[in-house]
Amino acid sequence: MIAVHTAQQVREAEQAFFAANPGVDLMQRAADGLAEAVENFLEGRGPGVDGARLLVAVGPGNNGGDALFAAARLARLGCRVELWATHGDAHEAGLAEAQAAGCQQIDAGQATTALAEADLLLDGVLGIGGRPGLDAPVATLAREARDLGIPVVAVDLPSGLDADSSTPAEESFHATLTVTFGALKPCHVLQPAASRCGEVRLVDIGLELGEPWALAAAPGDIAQRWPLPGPTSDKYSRGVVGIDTGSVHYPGAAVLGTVGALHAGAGMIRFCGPGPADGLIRAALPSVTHGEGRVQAWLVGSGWGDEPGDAERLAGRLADGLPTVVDADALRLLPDHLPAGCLLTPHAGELARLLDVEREEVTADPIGHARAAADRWQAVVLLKGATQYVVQPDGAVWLAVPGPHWSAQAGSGDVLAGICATLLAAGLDAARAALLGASVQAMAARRRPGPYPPDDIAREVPAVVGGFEVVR
Ligand SMILES: NC(=O)C1=CN([C@@H]2O[C@H](COP(=O)(O)OP(=O)(O)OC[C@H]3O[C@@H](n4cnc5c(N)ncnc54)[C@H](O)[C@@H]3O)[C@@H](O)[C@H]2O)[C@@H](O)CC1
Ligand SMILES: Nc1ncnc2c1ncn2[C@@H]1O[C@H](COP(=O)(O)OP(=O)(O)O)[C@@H](O)[C@H]1O
Ligand SMILES: [K+]
Repeated sequence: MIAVHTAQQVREAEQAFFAANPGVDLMQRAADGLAEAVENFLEGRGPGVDGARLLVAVGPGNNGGDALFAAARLARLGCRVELWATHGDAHEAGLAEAQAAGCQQIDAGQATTALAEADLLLDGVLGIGGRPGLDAPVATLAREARDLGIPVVAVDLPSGLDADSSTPAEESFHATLTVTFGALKPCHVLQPAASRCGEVRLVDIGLELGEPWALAAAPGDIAQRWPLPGPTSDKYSRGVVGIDTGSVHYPGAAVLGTVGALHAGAGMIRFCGPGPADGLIRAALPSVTHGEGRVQAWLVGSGWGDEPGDAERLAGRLADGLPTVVDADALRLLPDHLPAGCLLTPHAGELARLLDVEREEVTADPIGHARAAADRWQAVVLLKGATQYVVQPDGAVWLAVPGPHWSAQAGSGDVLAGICATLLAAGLDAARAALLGASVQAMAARRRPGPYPPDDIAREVPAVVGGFEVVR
């Protein structure tokens, strides 16, 4: 799992570092890592370092300092470097060093001309001290770089973003590569802000960071944690999933959830939903059994619509006291108390309705709202979207492996709920079931980029899970 820390946590670690190591200049470590990353970038994608033309946009703070010391190193390696101090002031020692290395200082007007000839724009305008958004001349440069297709390497984060937020300001740089120091910050991993960062490279500058703000999963984390069958496994020990989903109007949701549960490796599925879906599932999925019986976890809510008796339908399933995936329409009917180990799977609109707030409030502070719901219902919340947040009642946050944006389609959530129900039935706690379920669906979708229907993506899940056995 990759640790993510807030700007404040990084600042505190920096202060602790300075107190313990008074003689060490962290900016030089950052500049070393940055210069090396730019060198690799130029070697890998461009003209190489010698003779490469760099435009360096330098802000008033330490982010500009990092950029200036890195620019000096790159100039000494043969780059032709032009510097634009975007706010007049620039880090004094850094500027002196860059000028001594042969970097040329230019003004705003000259920056536009320099940009057109540049192999790369180094964005050292603002870092973790930046307020979101850009002043007009800098915003113009950022826009021109996009229009001209000039690659941007961002120092720490693309200027204009708020380090701690998922929501990007309207104006910011769009980086091809972001070189960050000490720790990943929220903007590097949370969509849509993360899409402004490009590839993110972390430079270790020796900071000792405490408890992370969140942990982000990588594919290898999912491979290590996925429950695999062994020699003593049978269908019951692998987990029996009870599915009570679908309705007269929405039978497809029940089929999709059942397809998801089956392809994630359920030991057995008992489908207990109403008529039309029951018939479809009998025809399409012969291994699914029908009717009541012992199960280890329930899946409810997908495709229920809004029918009289839904509250009783939910109460009946929760009365078993089993871990339950509560999805979609059942989220509107939540009682005050849920059995231990439940998983709620709202998207932003459903979470807003659950908390009686506007959808925009949830998208502005997804984690705050997911935490509020997790605390109120003492259940794990999987907040779905381009970033999938797994939030526990104690406030801990995990981020699932991200998937392609093609997944934003009706039915993906139904499949996901089915996958999570299989993992709950296999005995995983709700947080692990959510993290693994959301991640494996994303990994399956990555294998098949393009607009495939959600059931086709579910059919890729076995190949992903099969690969976990090889890894382990
Ligand atoms: N904290 C750390 O551990 C380290 C920080 N380093 C660098 O230092 C950076 C943080 O430096 P600073 O705290 O000086 O902050 P920044 O360099 O991000 O910017 C602060 C300055 O910009 C001004 N400013 C903020 N938002 C603005 C806006 N929207 N438009 C115009 N001006 C704006 C502020 O008034 C302040 O003068 C990091 O991002 C990183 O690049 C590295 O040198 C290594 C270690
Ligand atoms: N922009 C996006 N990029 C990647 N995945 C997304 C994006 N938007 C939504 N998703 C994923 O697609 C699925 C959609 O779920 P949901 O909205 O509940 O669909 P439905 O209820 O119609 O099945 C979720 O797994 C969600 O995380
Ligand atoms: K920057």
